[in-house]
Amino acid sequence: MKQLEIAVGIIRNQQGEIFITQRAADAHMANKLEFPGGKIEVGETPEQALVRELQEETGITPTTFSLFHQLAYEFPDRHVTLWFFMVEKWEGEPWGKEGQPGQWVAQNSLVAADFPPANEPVISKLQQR
Ligand SMILES: Nc1nc2c([nH]c(=O)n2[C@H]2C[C@H](O)[C@@H](COP(=O)(O)OP(=O)(O)OP(=O)(O)O)O2)c(=O)[nH]1
Ligand SMILES: [Mg+2]
Repeated sequence: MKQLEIAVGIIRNQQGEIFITQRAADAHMANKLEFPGGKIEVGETPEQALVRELQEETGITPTTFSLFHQLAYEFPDRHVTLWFFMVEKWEGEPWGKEGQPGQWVAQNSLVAADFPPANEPVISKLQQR
């Protein structure tokens, strides 16, 4: 079974909105909404991967962030460990740098079914605060 370690950013502004992107039509979990991020490479810490992935996918450099939740999830074809970081300060302004649609969504309006099933505990946790 494929084993993946993934770092993603919950990019939250001072109005309590979160920057969400949409996965590509040909990707795993096609068309689902996601927190931007991706695979932790060999030799990288989760924090280093977070910074690199957000630079690549959204054009921002996170400067203040901390681990919000970590979980493991077994998809039918892969075992994924996800590190969700809450990102509260950054340089630049996030956009869908790889052509993916991006939008700011109020934290309490996030809908779990729009995301991959692995995200469910995190969406619940976000709705509680
Ligand atoms: N980015 C992201 N991936 C998620 C989330 N929830 C979730 O289950 N995943 C899964 C989907 C994928 O199997 C994996 C992320 O891989 P990815 O496709 O973003 O990896 P990557 O950016 O390094 O992309 P690539 O270089 O392989 O094209 O984690 C999420 O909220 N954000
Ligand atoms: Mg990615």
